[in-house]
Amino acid sequence: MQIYFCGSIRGGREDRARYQRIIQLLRRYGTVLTEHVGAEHISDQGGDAFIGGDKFIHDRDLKWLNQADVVVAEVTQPSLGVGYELGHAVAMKKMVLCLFCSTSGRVLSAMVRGAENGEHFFVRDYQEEEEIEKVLQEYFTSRFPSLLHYPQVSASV
Ligand SMILES: O=c1[nH]c(=O)n([C@H]2C[C@H](O)[C@@H](COP(=O)(O)O)O2)cc1CO
Repeated sequence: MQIYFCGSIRGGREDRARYQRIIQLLRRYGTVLTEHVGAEHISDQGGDAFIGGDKFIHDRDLKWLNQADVVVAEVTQPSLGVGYELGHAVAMKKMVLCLFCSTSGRVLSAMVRGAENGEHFFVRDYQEEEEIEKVLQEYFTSRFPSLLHYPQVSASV
């Protein structure tokens, strides 16, 4: 399973360590194509691929998005790039899971929360970071039951 993880970079890096922990949890279910989103050395200046610049980043990420089986986005910290990726993911009819911290004091955009359709696009609120593991487990095992054949997934249920 190929997983595209979205999280804020130039929108602000306040939740970077949380992204890294989510990426770690996602590795149980497949390959995370965008591991750099959690990387400590990437600041809010972004630019994880200096040689090719922004055009390279954009085109590479859209290629990965197209390749992905599922998109998981941490949407608490607002980010234009994440919103753009989500719009493309919907247009590509990808399975999408958005995670939002309801105790953050923020209110999620209606264009994300309102995209929930019970089929392809889901938004899950969590209060404490510790809940994310269970949210991911419920999502992946209910939407992709064949993953239960993998020992690292069945062992966690
Ligand atoms: O350097 C980058 N590398 C990169 O992969 N992205 C992608 C992945 C993230 O999910 C998303 C973050 O967008 P933004 O930088 O607008 O917050 O865009 C964004 C940047 C910087 O905009």
